[in-house]
Amino acid sequence: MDSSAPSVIIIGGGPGGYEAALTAAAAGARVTLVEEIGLGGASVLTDCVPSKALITTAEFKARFEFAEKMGVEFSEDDGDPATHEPLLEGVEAHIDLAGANRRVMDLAAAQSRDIRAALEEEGVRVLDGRGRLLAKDTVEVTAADGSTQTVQAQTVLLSTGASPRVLPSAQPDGERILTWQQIWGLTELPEKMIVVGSGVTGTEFAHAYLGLGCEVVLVSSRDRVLPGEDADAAECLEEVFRDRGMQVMNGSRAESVERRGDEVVVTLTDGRTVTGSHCIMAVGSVPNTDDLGLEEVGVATSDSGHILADKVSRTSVRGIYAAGDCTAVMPLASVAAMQGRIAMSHALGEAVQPLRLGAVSSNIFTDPEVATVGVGQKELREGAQGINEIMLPLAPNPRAKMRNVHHGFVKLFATQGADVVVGGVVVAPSASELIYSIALAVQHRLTVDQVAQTFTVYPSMSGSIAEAARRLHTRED
Ligand SMILES: Cc1cc2nc3c(=O)[nH]c(=O)nc-3n(C[C@H](O)[C@H](O)[C@H](O)COP(=O)(O)OP(=O)(O)OC[C@H]3O[C@@H](n4cnc5c(N)ncnc54)[C@H](O)[C@@H]3O)c2cc1C
Ligand SMILES: NC(=O)c1ccc[n+]([C@@H]2O[C@H](COP(=O)([O-])OP(=O)(O)OC[C@H]3O[C@@H](n4cnc5c(N)ncnc54)[C@H](O)[C@@H]3O)[C@@H](O)[C@H]2O)c1
Repeated sequence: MDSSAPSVIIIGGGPGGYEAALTAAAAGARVTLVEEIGLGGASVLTDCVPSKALITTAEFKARFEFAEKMGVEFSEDDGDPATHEPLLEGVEAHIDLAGANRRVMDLAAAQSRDIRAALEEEGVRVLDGRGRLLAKDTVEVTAADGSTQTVQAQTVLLSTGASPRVLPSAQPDGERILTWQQIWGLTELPEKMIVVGSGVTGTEFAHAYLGLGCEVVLVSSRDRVLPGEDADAAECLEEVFRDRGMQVMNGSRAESVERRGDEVVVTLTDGRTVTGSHCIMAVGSVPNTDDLGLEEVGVATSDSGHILADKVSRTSVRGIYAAGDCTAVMPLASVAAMQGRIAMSHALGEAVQPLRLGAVSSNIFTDPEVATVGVGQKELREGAQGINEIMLPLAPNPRAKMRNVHHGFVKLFATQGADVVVGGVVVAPSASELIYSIALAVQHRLTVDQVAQTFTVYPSMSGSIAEAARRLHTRED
C-alpha cells in the first residue's frame, strides 16, 4: 500500500462504516475500520437482517396454513390419484423457535463473514475492539483483552449506530423482559408476547410473533399504530392485525414492566395492567455516542446525543465525518450506507452528490408490507402545497384476486400542473419490490403520464401503479 495515500479511520462496522470503508479503499485510501461486536453491525447481527429473516419464517408458516384454501392438498403418493389421502387437512403448522432462531443467527453470521471478506479483499485493515477519539486525527482502540493501540489518520468517520432505549422502570432481564437484541436466544415460543411501542420496530415484531403462533398484545402510546407513517396504511395494517387476533391497545403508555415469576406485568400510566409470558420493549433507540471522546475533540451533538452532520456527512470538526444512526438523519440501513459513501467521496476529493432524503424508499415488513417513498401525508400535513394525491385499492386488481389479496392500495403524489411524481405509498405483499418503480419516478422526476404510458405486465400488481398514475393525470383538482 502506497504510504503517501490518504488515510482514513472508521469507528463502527455497520452499513454506515463498512460501505464507507469499501468506498474509501476503492478510491485508493489506506483504511482502518474499528468494530466492537462484529462486522455488519447491529444492522446485520441483531436488528435489520435477523428481524427480516424471522418474519420470513412466520410468513412461510402462513403459506402452509393457507395452502388448503388455495386448493393445495398434501398426501402420500401411492400412484393412484383417486385414493390419495390428504395428510394435512385442517393442518396447523408449528414453529421450532430454537431452530428458527438458529437459522436467523447463522444467516447473520454468514453475512458478517461475507462483509469481512469483502473488506479484506479491498485491503481494509480491520481492528476488533472499541474506538475512542483522542484527538481529531487520533483514535485509541481497546481490544477485548484490554490491550490498547492508537491509530492516526487524516480523516475519521464515526458510524457507531444506536442501541435500544431502556426505560428505568422496565429493565430488561434478558429472559422475559427483552430488548429486540435479546430475543434471538429464545428457544421456546412465548405463550403471550406483549410488544411495547408501535413504531416500525414494535409493529414488525408484533407481526412476526403473531405469525409464529403467539398470542400478541401491542401496547401503543399513540392513537394508532405506526404514528409516523401514512394514516391509511396504518389503519389498514391495524385492521389486518385485529382480524388475525392481535390485541392492539392504542392510547396506552407503559409506565413500568416487571417480572413476576413466569409472567411479566406491564402497568400502563392509567393504572391498567397487561399480563403476558414475555415482553419486547420497542420504545426507540439512543445513539452510541457516549464515551467516544466527542466533547473533548469538539464534535457537536444534539440534546438527544446524536452527532450533528450536514448533507455531505461533515461534523463540526474539520476532517471528522459521521454517518448512520449516530446522526439524527433517517435511521435506515440504506441511508447510513449512503451517508458513509458520501463522507468518503467528500473527504477524498471525489465527485459527490449531497444526501437527498426526498427520494429515500423504505418498507415495513408486515403482511401486507407498507412501502413509502418521497413526499407523503407527513409533508402535506406540514403544509406542502400544490400536491395532488390518489389512492387506488388493490382488491379489484386481477393479480391481487388470484393471490387472494384483499387489503392494500397504491397511493401516488404528484405536483399540480406539472404532474411530476413526488411520492408514493404501496400497501401490498412485496411492496418493498413494487416501490422501486415509484422510487425511479421520484428520483428522475417522471410525470404521471410517463409512468402511465410505461408497459406493465398483465396481470400484475404493478398494473395498479400505472393505473393510479393514469387516474391522477385525469383528476380536475
Ligand atoms: C429491529 C430493527 C429492524 C430494522 N430493519 C431495517 C430494515 O429492514 N431496513 C432498513 O433500511 N433499516 C432497518 N433498520 C434500521 C437499521 O438497522 C439502521 O439504520 C442501521 O443499522 C444503521 O447502521 P449504522 O451503520 O449507523 O449502525 P449499526 O448497524 O448499529 O452499526 C454500528 C456499529 O458500530 C459499533 N460501535 C459502536 N460504538 C463503537 C465503538 N466505540 N468502537 C467500535 N465499534 C463501535 C457497534 O458495535 C455496531 O456494530 C432496523 C432497525 C431495527 C432496530
Ligand atoms: N423496516 C425498516 O426499515 C425498519 C424497521 C425497524 C426500525 N426502522 C427504523 O428505526 C426507526 C425507529 O423506529 P422504532 O420503532 O425503533 O422507534 P420509534 O421511536 O419510531 O418508535 C417507538 C414508539 O414507542 C412509543 N413509546 C415510547 N415510550 C412508550 C411507552 N412507555 N409505552 C408505549 N409506547 C411507547 C413511541 O410513542 C413510539 O411510537 C424507524 O423510523 C425506522 O427508520 C426501520
